[in-house]
Amino acid sequence: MPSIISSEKQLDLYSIKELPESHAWRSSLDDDGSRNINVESIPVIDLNDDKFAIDRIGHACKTWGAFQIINHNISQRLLNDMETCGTRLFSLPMQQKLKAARSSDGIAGYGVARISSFFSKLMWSEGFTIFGSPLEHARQLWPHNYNKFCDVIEEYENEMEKLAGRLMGLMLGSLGITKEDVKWAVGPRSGCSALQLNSYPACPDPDRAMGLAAHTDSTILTILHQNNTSGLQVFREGNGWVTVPPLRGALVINVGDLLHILSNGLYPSVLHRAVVNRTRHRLSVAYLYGPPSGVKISPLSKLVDQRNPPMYRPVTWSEYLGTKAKHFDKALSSVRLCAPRIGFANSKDQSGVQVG
Ligand SMILES: C=C1C[C@]23C[C@H]1CC[C@H]2[C@@]12CCC[C@@](C)(C(=O)O1)[C@H]2[C@@H]3C(=O)O
Ligand SMILES: O=C(O)CCC(=O)C(=O)O
Ligand SMILES: [Fe+2]
Repeated sequence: MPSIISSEKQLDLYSIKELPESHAWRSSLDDDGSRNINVESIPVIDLNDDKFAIDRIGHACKTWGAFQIINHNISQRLLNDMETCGTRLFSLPMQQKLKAARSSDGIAGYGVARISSFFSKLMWSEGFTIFGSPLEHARQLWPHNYNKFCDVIEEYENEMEKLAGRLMGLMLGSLGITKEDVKWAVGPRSGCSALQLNSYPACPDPDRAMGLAAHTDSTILTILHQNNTSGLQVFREGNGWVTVPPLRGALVINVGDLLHILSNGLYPSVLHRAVVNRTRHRLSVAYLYGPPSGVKISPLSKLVDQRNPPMYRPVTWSEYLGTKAKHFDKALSSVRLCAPRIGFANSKDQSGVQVG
């Protein structure tokens, strides 16, 4: 059942000619540093580069919490097919999309970003979340023609799962952790990821609007595909908001809160957001990779000792998603056990930039 809240909140942004007050986040004179084009951007890492990829990934996780990858073996054909699926979905008439609306207590379906309830202004975007089989929602969207969508989603999820496993191996490997240290990472997995399609219509007043508000992902890692329109920005201490330029065929990798916990804060999750654009429609697809359900995530034993006690208590993915839905930017600190040691490299915790 479409929830009343999401259908009321979901304006048809494609037809609006002037930014409504409900969507005005800031004054166009605000300067948050994100127009600073001289700043370096997140690293681009070639996965074929056997010799250096692992160290570069470790360094990127420590210093940025994000990087782009090339030579990842996901075909351009599949990335294009996924993009086409997203475009087809968001081009449907609003009343059709609302047939697949996310219920107020659910995860999957069409609607405004889940974190919208924490903000007084609305975001200039719409989203569709796939968690488990997309079949039922696809049938509601295209009663006679849902197969193509489901086939592409299935293929995309399968390919992304393989890539995410490989990336997790590299990220943990750069910390000296092997797959044998993380038992649940080996062997078959089921239903441990979500797919988020985001659409950002062209916006009449982009400087005052917000596509997707600043957040960290409640994942181990996220693999993001953006179409050729920029909008994604990551926050970096000392630099402020840094734009991640779209590179054809490249994928953006974000460190999520669960890797932050697993690494005992060595790889902090990255604060990021999406801004919008006056002339171009932007589409992004996020593969949100988590641990198998039931598995408790806690700082890896190899990374803790007397001088480095575990900083977070064990949580399952579903517990953490619930915590995030309730506490949003305080979710990470709400599972925290102790204050960081003086001099410990996790400045976000004290900076007032929010996040755990
Ligand atoms: C598996 C996930 C991760 C979710 C919740 C659930 C499905 C939708 C994901 C997102 C996607 C958009 C940003 C975010 C912050 C949101 O509002 O919905 C994400 C959230 C999270 O990372 O917490
Ligand atoms: O659209 C983007 O670039 C960001 C999307 C995102 O952060 C998310 O889906 O979690
Ligand atoms: Fe995100």
